[in-house]
Amino acid sequence: CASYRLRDGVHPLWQSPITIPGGRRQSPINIQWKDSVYDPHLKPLEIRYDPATCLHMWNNGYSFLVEFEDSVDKSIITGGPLENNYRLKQFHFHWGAVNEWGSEHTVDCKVFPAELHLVHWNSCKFSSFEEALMEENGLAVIGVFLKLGANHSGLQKLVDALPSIKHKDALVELDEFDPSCLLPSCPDYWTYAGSLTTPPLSESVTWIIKKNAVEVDEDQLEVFRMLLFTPSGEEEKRMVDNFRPLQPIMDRTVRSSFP
Ligand SMILES: NS(=O)(=O)c1ccco1
Ligand SMILES: [Zn+2]
Repeated sequence: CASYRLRDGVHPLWQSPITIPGGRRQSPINIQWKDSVYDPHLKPLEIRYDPATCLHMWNNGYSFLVEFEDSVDKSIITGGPLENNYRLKQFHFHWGAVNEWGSEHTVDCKVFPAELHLVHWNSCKFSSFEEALMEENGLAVIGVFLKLGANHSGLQKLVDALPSIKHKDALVELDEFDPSCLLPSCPDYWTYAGSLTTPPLSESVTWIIKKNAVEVDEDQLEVFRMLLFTPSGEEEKRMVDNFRPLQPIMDRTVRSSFP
């Protein structure tokens, strides 16, 4: 892919190494479609979200997160490449300063303007997200590419609330929100063993990347770009380009749920 990937440098945003020394399953990666292997044993992914588990949305200084009540198995995913139920903890996005880049994963080196991550933890084996994130197969993250097109009516409800969380640590209550509205209708996905793309970069994630993108319009992305990395009272830094550079695939295989 384009040489925008920093190798073992220091990431501009975190001043920390962007690859974990000795890390052999880091994310994000470029998905080379022709190198992915169709696995007929992969089951359909089952997604059952309860809109009433939605709590609030907040600016954590790197993205904006919508968090869910995760004390019981009310909003879960199962099936697909997963052995157990995984409980929804939060979803967030990564995006660029302009529409030409912004996603974390790429497909045949194609970059999308933004990427949605729905973060789940293995509630059969662990008792909390914090515990699961340190364990192999502790987490499952669904990645959905966003592309420019029609206004996304489901996303608009979140976009309308973004101005109220412009600064780092700002929070706004949300009433019901069903994240299923952010998913493409096509069930096809790729899956591979990877990591968190922000610190602690734990190698505990089963990634499930949807093949089809969902459409959002330019105005909606412009509102994402109005957010700030910085807390109120500090010099304003626009929240843009909050994506990690591509990481080496090493000896991993990406499987597809479709032939
Ligand atoms: N970007 S991501 O989904 O890998 C993530 C979730 C928590 C930390 O990093
Ligand atoms: Zn993410």
